[in-house]
Amino acid sequence: MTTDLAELLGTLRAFAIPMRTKFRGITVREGALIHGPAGWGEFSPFAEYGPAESARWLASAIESATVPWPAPLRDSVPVNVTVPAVGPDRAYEIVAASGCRTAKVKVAEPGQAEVEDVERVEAVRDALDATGADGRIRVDANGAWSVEQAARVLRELDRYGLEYAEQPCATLGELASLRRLIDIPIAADESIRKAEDPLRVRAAGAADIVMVKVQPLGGVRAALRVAEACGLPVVVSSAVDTSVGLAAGVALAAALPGLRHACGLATMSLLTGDVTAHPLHETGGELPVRRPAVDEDALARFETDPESWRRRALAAAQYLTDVQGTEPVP
Ligand SMILES: O=C(O)CCC(=O)c1ccccc1C(=O)O
Ligand SMILES: [Mg+2]
Repeated sequence: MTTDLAELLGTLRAFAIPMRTKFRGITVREGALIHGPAGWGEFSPFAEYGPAESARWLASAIESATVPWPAPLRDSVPVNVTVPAVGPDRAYEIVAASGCRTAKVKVAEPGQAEVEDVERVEAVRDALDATGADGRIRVDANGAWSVEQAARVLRELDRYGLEYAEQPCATLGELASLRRLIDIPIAADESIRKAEDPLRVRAAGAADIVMVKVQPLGGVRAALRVAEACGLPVVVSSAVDTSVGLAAGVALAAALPGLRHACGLATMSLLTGDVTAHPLHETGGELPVRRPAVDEDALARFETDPESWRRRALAAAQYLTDVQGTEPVP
């Protein structure tokens, strides 16, 4: 690596962008941006992630800032609209306002009743059907269900037609048991955070599809290698990034030889703003393959003190040599 870490961290800018709806327990999305010869990179590990886990997120930001991404094979990528754990009226509005023909619906939210999931999914099906019969619904339980509960609730939700269920249960063993019980395809998300995880998922017979996220896997190239090695269809999704991080997800989706499913990259609409002047917003169910630069005026609305993020990045950097497939930083 030719750009040194101190130099990169000298460019670090921090942001805090309020979310439109609480998502994954978060109401403000915080993170940092670094700039290098190849452009901007996003480093936004969630608050509870320690240095070891954050190292892959940092590797991803460093890759974005220092090396060009692989050549794109397409100029746009299909995306799903993301429906947080909101009430049915709001869920209908979110889907109706989007141009997406695939909706990803959050279910099994802590503190909510099963009937709320059923009503939300029903409203999403109504919203999709209002504009055509080709709408697809995927649900994401973030590992919250037991095998029995997952089998029961998913059979009920499948009345509205499910494309797949994302991380219905927490462990590989549970996913594999559930997969033998139901016909609905299963996607692994939280089960995939390290390069070797997809191979474990496959070996355990735990999923039909794998979710691939650029920052948790350590960059576009690392995620591409994971997708290739795994041999299962992949869905590229975001970690609710700014357009800087989303662009890396788009670059991955654009470089994949086969892209059978809509990506979970239409998350700009979950945030109240962005750090670029031309955010990667979905239109007509697609995102363009492009890379917006940080805009000083846009960033100014959300900028926060970078010191704590610089410290987090430095602590994460200590673990970089352990990250598989990542160059040690000199
Ligand atoms: O896939 C999408 O549509 C949006 C991304 C998303 O849901 C997500 C974003 C950040 C953290 C976790 C998740 C998740 O899939 O559970
Ligand atoms: Mg998920």
